[in-house]
Amino acid sequence: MFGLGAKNIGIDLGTANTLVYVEGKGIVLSEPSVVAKNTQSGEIIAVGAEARDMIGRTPVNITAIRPMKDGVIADYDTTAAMLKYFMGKALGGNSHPYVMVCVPSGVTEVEKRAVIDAAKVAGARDAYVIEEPYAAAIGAGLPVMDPTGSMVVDIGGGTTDVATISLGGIVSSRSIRMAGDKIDEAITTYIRQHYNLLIGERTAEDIKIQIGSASLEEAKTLDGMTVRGRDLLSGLPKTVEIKATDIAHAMNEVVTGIIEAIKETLEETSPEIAADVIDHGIVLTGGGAMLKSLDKVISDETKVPVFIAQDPLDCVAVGTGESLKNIEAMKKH
Ligand SMILES: Nc1ncnc2c1ncn2[C@@H]1O[C@H](COP(=O)(O)OP(=O)(O)OP(=O)(O)O)[C@@H](O)[C@H]1O
Repeated sequence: MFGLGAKNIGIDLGTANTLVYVEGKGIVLSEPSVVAKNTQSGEIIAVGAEARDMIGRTPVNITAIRPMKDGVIADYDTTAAMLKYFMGKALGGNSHPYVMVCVPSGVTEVEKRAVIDAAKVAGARDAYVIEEPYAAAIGAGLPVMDPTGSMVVDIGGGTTDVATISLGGIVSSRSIRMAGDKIDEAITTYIRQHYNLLIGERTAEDIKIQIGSASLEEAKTLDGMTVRGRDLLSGLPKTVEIKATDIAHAMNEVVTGIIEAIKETLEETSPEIAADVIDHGIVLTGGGAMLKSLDKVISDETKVPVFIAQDPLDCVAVGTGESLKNIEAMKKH
């Protein structure tokens, strides 16, 4: 049934990062979801970390693309090429594995189909999808099969997926297109409007990671940061000192949006599951889980304890990989 030596693999095909989990080995690859192409010939010049370093720095004949947007495929051919490259790098050679790929909860059938087809074009013998928050919950070690409710919030680059899970299934969920990328955009807009400074997306992300806090109170205690960009008025390079409180203000709308999605999901749950969530807390996964004070702010707003998963960036990939155990059952459907 399987090719000689072919292994099943799980892929966390993320807006910001793609991770590949090989059965029996664990995570073997983690790279930014970026592809650099020649604009005239369409030839691929670099994929992953090397392509990411080119964002905002490419000459006219090269473009660095992020083919995933808001958790779904925005550029089909480039996504398939990127997957092919990552699968080849992870498996080394010409194998045709069965592939499990995660998708945000609430994507359309067309969006799901596009992911399956792209994996097949990239060389998968067949491909299956798993919902991201379910994979995140498995990867975070939550008791997903037990008759007890768990709540997971996966904050990635493109989407925040909120779900309550019990007895091996999602009970209620929300997926909003508000996560790390929207925070970066909000920071870029704020600095343009308040400092007349144009900054690149890598700089905005650096600012978020270094001095971004979900809590204005905490931001008051943090140092500012020296930021370089281009002056909007003179067009010349400029350096400014940005305060952490400014960044907290800039991010506030996105943070509020994430909290609203969590509250709405909690409001939809049965009293039993709500009680379980109060007992066990909410678990945060995804890169956004590492945003300073986000756990505390969510806990203050929901009155529920909040925990950050161990290795939050890896949870979805680990859960997707673990779910490969069910691939035989999925093949029958
Ligand atoms: N220390 C940090 N503080 C705040 N945000 C962070 C930190 N580290 C990474 N991030 C953000 O996490 C996001 C990437 O997370 P992750 O890799 O989980 O997303 P993804 O799986 O690619 O996206 P999606 O699930 O939406 O498709 C980026 O927006 C990145 O800027």
